[in-house]
Amino acid sequence: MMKLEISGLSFSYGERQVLEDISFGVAEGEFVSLLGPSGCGKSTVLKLLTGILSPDRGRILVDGEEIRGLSSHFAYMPQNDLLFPWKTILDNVCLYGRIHGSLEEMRERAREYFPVFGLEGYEDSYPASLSGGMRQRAAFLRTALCSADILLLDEPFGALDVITRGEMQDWLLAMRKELGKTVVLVTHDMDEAIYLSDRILILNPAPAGIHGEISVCETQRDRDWLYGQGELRREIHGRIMGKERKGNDAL
Ligand SMILES: Nc1ncnc2c1ncn2[C@@H]1O[C@H](COP(=O)(O)OP(=O)(O)OP(=O)(O)O)[C@@H](O)[C@H]1O
Repeated sequence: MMKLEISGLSFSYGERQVLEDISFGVAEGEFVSLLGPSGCGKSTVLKLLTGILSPDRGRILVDGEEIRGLSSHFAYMPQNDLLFPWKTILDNVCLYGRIHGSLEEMRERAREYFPVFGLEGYEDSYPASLSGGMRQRAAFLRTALCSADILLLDEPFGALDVITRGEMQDWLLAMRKELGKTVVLVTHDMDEAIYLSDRILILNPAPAGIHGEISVCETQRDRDWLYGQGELRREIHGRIMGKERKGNDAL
């Protein structure tokens, strides 16, 4: 059974249909990216999963059970870190502790993760004194610590400069096992999708449907491996441009 199953999802903003009959599954612990051109409806898919929006048609199942509205299965991380400037980093990270469990337990657990997330010594600092990458890592720690089993990452590094973004991608790749969560990442960065994902789902322009699917099976990834993925890049680009080949090709 798939951890997450989406079937026949359609959605319109008023008269404007954005998603048409979207269906895909994500296995337990799998990292899946939704890749597509700007405005095709990637973020809308995540908003439907979080329950911020309700689908016109279709079903969302987690562990075989249908989800309607807000669900504790999902933790959502948007592009901007959304840290409260008046709260310390530790208090920001523990924000969901108030929602999902005891705050004291959460603070203790969070402190243990500060070194892993490169935030040691910044527990009592305020967001303004951290770099952009550190703030994103704090937001990521907050998302990862909540009890949700599926992380929904909406362009989490999109607001960062290219060097910090690369560092954060390296860091997320290294953290994947440690997190042990199922992840759905929204991105329009092809290299980010190739570098981080087990599977890439390609969305076509609105009304978006799944236009193609590519598995990335390499387990030993680094930047040199990524730089050598020209053929895969061409394949994805071809599919985005509509020159798709039939089937699901594994790398
Ligand atoms: N609240 C809204 N009301 C009306 N239209 C909206 C609303 N939110 C998004 N849209 C439109 O729906 C389409 C899909 O938006 P969405 O944000 O899901 O796309 P996206 O693929 O995530 O884009 P990007 O990569 O630029 O973030 C866009 O054309 C957008 O303008």
